[in-house]
Amino acid sequence: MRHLSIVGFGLIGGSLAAALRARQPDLVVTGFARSAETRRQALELGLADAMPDTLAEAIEGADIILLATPVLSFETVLAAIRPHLTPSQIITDAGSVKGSVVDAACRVFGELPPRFVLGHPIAGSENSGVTAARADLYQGRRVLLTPDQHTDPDAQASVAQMWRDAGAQVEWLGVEEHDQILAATSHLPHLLAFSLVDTLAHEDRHLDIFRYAAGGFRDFTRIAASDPVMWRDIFIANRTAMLTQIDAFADGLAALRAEVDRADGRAMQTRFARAKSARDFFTQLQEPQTMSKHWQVTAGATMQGTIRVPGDKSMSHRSIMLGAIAEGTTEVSGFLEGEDALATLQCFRDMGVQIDGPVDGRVTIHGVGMHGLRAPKDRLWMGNSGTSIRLLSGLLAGQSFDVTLQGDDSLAKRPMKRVSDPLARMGAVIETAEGGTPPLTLRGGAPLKGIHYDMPMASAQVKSAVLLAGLFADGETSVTEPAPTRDHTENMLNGFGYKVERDGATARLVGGGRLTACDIEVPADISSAAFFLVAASITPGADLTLTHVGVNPTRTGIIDILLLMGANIERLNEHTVGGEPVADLRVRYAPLKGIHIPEALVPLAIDELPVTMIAAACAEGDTLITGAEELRVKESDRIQAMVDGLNALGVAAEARDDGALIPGSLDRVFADAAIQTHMDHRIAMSFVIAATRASGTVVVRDIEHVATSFPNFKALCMGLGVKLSETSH
Ligand SMILES: O=C(O)C1=C[C@@H](OP(=O)(O)O)[C@@H](O)[C@H](O)C1
Ligand SMILES: C=C(OP(=O)(O)O)C(=O)O
Repeated sequence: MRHLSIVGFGLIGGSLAAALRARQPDLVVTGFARSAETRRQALELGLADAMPDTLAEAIEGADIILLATPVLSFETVLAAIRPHLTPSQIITDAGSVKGSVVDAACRVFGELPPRFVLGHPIAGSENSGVTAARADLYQGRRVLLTPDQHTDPDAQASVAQMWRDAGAQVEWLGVEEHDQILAATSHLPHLLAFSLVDTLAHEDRHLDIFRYAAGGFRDFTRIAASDPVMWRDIFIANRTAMLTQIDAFADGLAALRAEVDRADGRAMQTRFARAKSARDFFTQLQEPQTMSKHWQVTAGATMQGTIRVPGDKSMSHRSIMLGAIAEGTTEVSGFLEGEDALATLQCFRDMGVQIDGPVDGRVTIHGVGMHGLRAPKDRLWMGNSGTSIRLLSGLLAGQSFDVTLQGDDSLAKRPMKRVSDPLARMGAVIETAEGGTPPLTLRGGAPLKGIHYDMPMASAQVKSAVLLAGLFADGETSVTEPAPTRDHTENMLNGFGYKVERDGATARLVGGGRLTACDIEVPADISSAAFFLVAASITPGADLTLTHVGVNPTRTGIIDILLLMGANIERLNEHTVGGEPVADLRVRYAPLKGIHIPEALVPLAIDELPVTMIAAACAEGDTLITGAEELRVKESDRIQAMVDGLNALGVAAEARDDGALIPGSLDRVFADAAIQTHMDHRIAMSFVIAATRASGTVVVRDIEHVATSFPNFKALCMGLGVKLSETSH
């Protein structure tokens, strides 16, 4: 694009001009504004080259024309520019409602012109007018395009490129879907803010009310300072969807009013806890992935003291899944409040299960029984979590309803045929994306039959998916694993009174039984503890105790590997909690030596191998990892990601198809570098630990995924003397 014309030069149009001109100084921008003052300001601020008096002149010669006036004026604007348009010109808009724009265009042109690409930047602000324009308004924000099947693909591509050049992330949506979603997420909140402020402004004591109004009021009503004309137009243009949302809100408010009236604290707390956890969970979806955070970690750490890492991720997922289909109320403590486990929790809420919490790791699940799940209203969101999508594909394969399981960009690359193949053999109807990746759509009502499955890879997720489907299948389902993998599904099913038998490498159950609610205490996650087992082992002077760690023998590969390397780890206070062994682990610095990691330990330490590679780089001699090809299909290709990161830190590590060769040195000082983490929490945390042995500062990029499994990793690191700070560059 060489020439952009902006009709309506306010915050939205002005910010686009500012962003594009910063990147492309020779871009010609012309504009139109009704007020002479705005025309003058746009020129003075250097946002436009010309602000002619007529629309015809303002659009002349433009490649793209952006309509950025209030939505109800579009029809008048389109009618005015129509006689002057040339066939190659592209029109787009920035309206918050799309259906009404289609209608306006049809009235003016008889149809939606193929070169009219409907768009909506989700980047407003309560500030308005050209003087509020900012070159970074669209940085990392979403722009939604809502073309139809007749929209010209070239025109779409040009508009998408324009927004990307302004720093935005472009996504596509249907017109109706857009209007319904925006009614709920943007239009209703604005309406409520206007209404609340207006109501309070009429109260007798409104001066006092506003004088003493504190943070909550200010946060809630910030958007009531938005442009009244623009919002008047939006509420009218999106009237139908708005009314649906207002009614739904009014019902919720009436229910809450009744709870206040009855002083029903329990009901309110349940409602608020549900709202809080939904907000915590969904906030991470709101920020496009371009809003990355990075950590700068400077060498040195003490690694002394006593800490407890958060609850076990594998058990947290399973506690929700089994609690939901059990009869009765399951109380969970020690639940991991990380994004992955919260994704599982939200899925079951979406399927109608009442779940209270989590509050300080306590969750109460009101089980609905084997056949009580309800069809979710939308796709289920799995976030970054392979465990959620694979286990749920098994659990949901035998339901009566259709359901689609979808996750983030990292999950979208992970192989799902490993579960869809055996489930299809059981009779499930499952569609995957091309290449056997998510989203997965499960068709309801398919009768399942038990099978015997010889697993081709050592995967607890595949084993669990087949066993969970087996609960709903006719007859016996059995799975034989090529090597032992974590057995929490089997243990927990037994805890819920559902018999799973173990016979060597084979686990079996018979479908059609029932689960009875029970209490579950989730121990601390050994996979999270692993970062500190390694950190203390490579930090001279370290003496660290990790309390209440789950030491189920199918998970303790990391302890065995580190002991073989010469680590000083003691198990203290060993006991059993709810059928799972736990212990305190005391770890002190010890000079490590390189080893060939026994392949039998690989599946028992699969998530801990990335940080093991950091230990290896600090050990005397070479460490060889083989038989670990599964690492290539985790949240990232963990073999490549670790080898690349180690190379950047100055370690001549080599990737192998099924592992890596890592040269070690007891005096290792890592070089300063910036590390790519590929949206993978374990890669990120491994390199934070490595950075404590760097010569200066290591930048660990895109750190936010740490929250999937270890939300307080940063706080615990800082408590152990790790020097880190956040940066967005
Ligand atoms: O069942 C589970 O809870 C898990 C199994 C493992 O995956 P695979 O089954 O793919 O090895 C592991 O990597 C994952 O973090 C959790
Ligand atoms: C592989 C992992 O998790 P998931 O498969 O659940 O995404 C992990 O936590 O390291």
